Amino acid sequence: MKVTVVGAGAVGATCADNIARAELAQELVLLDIKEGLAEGKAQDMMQTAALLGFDTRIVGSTNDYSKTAGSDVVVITSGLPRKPGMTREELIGTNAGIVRGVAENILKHSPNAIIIVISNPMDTMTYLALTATGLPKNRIIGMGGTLDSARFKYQLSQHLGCSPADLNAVVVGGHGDTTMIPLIRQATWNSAPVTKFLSEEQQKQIVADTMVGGATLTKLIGTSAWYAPGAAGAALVESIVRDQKKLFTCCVSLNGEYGQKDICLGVPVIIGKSGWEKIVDFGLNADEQALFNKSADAVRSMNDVLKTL
Ligand SMILES: NC(=O)c1ccc[n+]([C@@H]2O[C@H](COP(=O)([O-])OP(=O)(O)OC[C@H]3O[C@@H](n4cnc5c(N)ncnc54)[C@H](O)[C@@H]3O)[C@@H](O)[C@H]2O)c1
Ligand SMILES: O=C(O)C[C@H](O)C(=O)O
Repeated sequence: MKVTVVGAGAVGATCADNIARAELAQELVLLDIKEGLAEGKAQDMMQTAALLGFDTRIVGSTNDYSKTAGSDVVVITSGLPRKPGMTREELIGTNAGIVRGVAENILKHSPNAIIIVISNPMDTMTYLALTATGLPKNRIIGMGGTLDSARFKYQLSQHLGCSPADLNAVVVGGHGDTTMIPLIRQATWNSAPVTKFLSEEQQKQIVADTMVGGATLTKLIGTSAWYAPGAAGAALVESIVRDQKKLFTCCVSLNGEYGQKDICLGVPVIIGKSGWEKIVDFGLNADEQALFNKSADAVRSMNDVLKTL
């Protein structure tokens, strides 16, 4: 397997590190536009191979897409991160141009690749990658809900005093401070509904803290997060290259599913060797569906901004 990660910044390098350590690829290409950055980080990571004992060969490239040729999976992390006080949506002006150019270059050199989009605003960047490449919809996957669901489990685990690994909990909808929908009614601790163990007030707090999870970290760190985002990107790569058929919330093109079409939005999907293989219907109730529709309206208005750029 050959995997490329575009963007050797905080998220891209962390994602690549996770991919290498888990030996998800024989060859891993790290590409960045900044002279020397990807080569340097690739060498640094390769020098951990003797210590950690992995076999993945990591190659760095300053914007030379010929090195990425024939990739099976490409992860796009290139673009500006937000600063404290900003929304992800404010990044659209710069990041749309970056993601469009990267997607076109990837298509030229790896026409059969499955593309995972991480750059923000992720739902709109995923829609852009889909429309700019014209690739089959199952090969374009936006990573946001996978991370948001991990953060939801973290928040739940703090209140329940339990292991996040014992929780099943998903966040659907957009990857925005106000557009994501943590489905607390459907979350379970092993098979018991978490709502049995939490007061109404705790439930509201968990949902609110999950929704601003990225903003909270951005305020603390001064730029946005990378450990969990990088690990979430690598988890999707693993499910593809090992054909694990794991269920993750990902941003995918909807054609009537969850009551929406002509939009990419976060829903539970099976991830395997063909990309996202199936959308799973979690049966939203009327309140959850209303939130999902509101989220779709907000993402659609960001997608409309693309036409003005
Ligand atoms: N979807 C998510 O869940 C999620 C999570 C975390 C971060 N993000 C987003 O991921 C992006 C990257 O975040 P980061 O913290 O790694 O930022 P960063 O600044 O550390 O890294 C971004 C890298 O992209 C590179 N780059 C810029 N233009 C490029 C181009 N045309 N081609 C190749 N490389 C290019 C830069 O040189 C830089 O090294 C941001 O947009 C951020 O908002 C999304
Ligand atoms: O918060 C951000 O801007 C980065 C990312 O989308 C995240 O959720 O960590």
